[in-house]
Amino acid sequence: MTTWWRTALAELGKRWSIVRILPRAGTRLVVGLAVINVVLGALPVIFVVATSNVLGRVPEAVTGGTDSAAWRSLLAIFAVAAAAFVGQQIVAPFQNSLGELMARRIDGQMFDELMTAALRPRGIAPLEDQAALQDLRAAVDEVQHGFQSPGQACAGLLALGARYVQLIGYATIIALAFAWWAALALVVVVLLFRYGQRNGIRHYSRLRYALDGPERKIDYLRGLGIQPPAGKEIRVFGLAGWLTSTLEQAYRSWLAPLWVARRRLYLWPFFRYAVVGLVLTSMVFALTGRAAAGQLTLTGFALVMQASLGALRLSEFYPEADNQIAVGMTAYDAVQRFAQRVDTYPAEVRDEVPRRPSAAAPDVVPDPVTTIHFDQVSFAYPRQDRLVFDRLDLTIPVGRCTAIVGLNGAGKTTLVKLLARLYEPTHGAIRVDGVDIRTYPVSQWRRKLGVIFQDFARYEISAAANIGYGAIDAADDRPGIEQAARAVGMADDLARLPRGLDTPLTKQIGGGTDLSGGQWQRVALARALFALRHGSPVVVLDEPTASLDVRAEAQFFDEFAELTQGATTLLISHRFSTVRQADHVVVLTDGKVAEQGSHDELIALDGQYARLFRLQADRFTDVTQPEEVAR
Ligand SMILES: Nc1ncnc2c1ncn2[C@@H]1O[C@H](COP(=O)(O)OP(=O)(O)OP(=O)(O)O)[C@@H](O)[C@H]1O
Repeated sequence: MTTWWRTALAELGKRWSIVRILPRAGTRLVVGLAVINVVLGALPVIFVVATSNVLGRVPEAVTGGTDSAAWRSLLAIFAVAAAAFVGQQIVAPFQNSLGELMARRIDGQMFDELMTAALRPRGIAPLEDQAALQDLRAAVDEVQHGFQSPGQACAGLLALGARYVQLIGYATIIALAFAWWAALALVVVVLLFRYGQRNGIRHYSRLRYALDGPERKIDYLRGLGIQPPAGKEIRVFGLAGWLTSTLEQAYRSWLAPLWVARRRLYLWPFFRYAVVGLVLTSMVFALTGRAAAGQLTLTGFALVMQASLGALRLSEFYPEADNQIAVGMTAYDAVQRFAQRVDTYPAEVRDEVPRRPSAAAPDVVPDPVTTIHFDQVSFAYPRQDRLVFDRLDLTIPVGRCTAIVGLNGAGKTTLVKLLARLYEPTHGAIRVDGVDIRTYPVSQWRRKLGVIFQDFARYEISAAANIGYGAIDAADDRPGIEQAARAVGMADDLARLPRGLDTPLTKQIGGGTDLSGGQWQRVALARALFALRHGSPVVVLDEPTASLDVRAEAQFFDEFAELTQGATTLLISHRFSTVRQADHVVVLTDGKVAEQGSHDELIALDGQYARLFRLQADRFTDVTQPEEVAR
């Protein structure tokens, strides 16, 4: 099959995809808008017919006088022309607003589809995959802003209907009033223009998508200039000059290929098609002029001229709709690709139905009784060769506090992601009292966990909800929320806010406020404690005290020990003042457990833990002795 045919078939496929999403706007709206577009296509044709007739009847009406039948017929046909003109002005706004409504309805559903796809995976892999994120961002940008979105593509497709009705109308006028070959020639010229431009638009929209990386860089750099955190550093480090020149460079490297493409895709084809079009049009006009001398009446001449000019002007309008369709469908493709990627992601946690490796496995996840065991667990991130864990064998004692220590990149956060089943091990299993956690439905297992990640969420909602989201079913347990806030030393800070616990924690909302980094961390810790109170016996805190001052850290551990009594807690920290609070310490190195034991045992072992501990403590030796710091 030739490339030409393949392109044509692909194009038809695209049109078909749009037709398939049209019903999402609702049958009545689609039919209504289609009718409006047909009417809007027909009215200019009626106008041309009526005004040409007005022109043709003027001589006879003038001769006959205002009482003559010719004058009355002139007025009648003039009324038709006026009605066609006024009709266009009345109907056109409906086309716009209904088109907008259609776009919003379809884009709204598209966004829901995108959200569903983003939330569907049980694991987090697609949201950490660069390619999937590119599709997600491209789709979200277009769908959210609704400028050239799938919904606009649908409205654009229906708007094309108006253009075709017009073109057919003009061609029919020319064929009836003059000659079929002139009608055919004009149709060919218009479609030729359209074909040339549409191809260019399609390629251009693909190129824009391919240049997503450089465009993101520009967005990122522009964002730096207006965001407070970077804004501070830009001023302190004098980075303003660097920012403007980098932004300029980024613009240039993004625009250079676009300029080349624009010339290649728009300018040269435009000249080519313009020359062919002009030659053909001139021939039609020349032949029409010749024939008109003997054959055409004044009405016929006006009909042919107006219809020809009207048809030629259409080639200006087609690109509008074509552009909407091309870019809008690129966004639709991105939505589809993202949804497919989510479904086909390798080693994904998709399984909500429990797998049963052992007939003895209970139906409901029991509270862990003795151990959580990483049994020969190996793991590499999808599409990565490097193993983060290589047959990791680690036992976390239930009902006690375990700290995980290791250098940056040792795999501490990855360990938590595996425990929370955001990823699945590529080999081995995580067992609770001997049972593989994959035996249970993901959601049931997760209900046993209260996890606060290093990059915990800062919800732009009330302080109470920020804590209550640790156990959404119990989010209205006000005393529980207050107790959690007290436990992390935030009760007074939150009470002082304008609306106390009901104050939105964002300045984006009127009456809202923002918190300091340490205060935010304490709110996140309160969330984990609230989860614990409501039946999550395993609490995992990734760098829980990184932003806490010494007093807050000490206070936190006083309360924490009491509140988490009997619970299984996992602390990941680089702070040895935090780590030594744990009953059991595990040192991770190169994907394996290098050392484990109590703080005192590991100090006595004088291995990696002791070295790291001394390194941190040495920084205080001018003030006091390491042992004192540690205590
Ligand atoms: N989503 C991801 N995709 C690919 N590789 C990843 C991903 N997340 C982490 N890694 C890699 O996995 C390794 C372990 O990362 P992890 O975040 O678990 O380390 P960590 O011990 O928590 O580090 P830190 O102390 O800096 O927080 C690192 O080499 C990191 O680059």
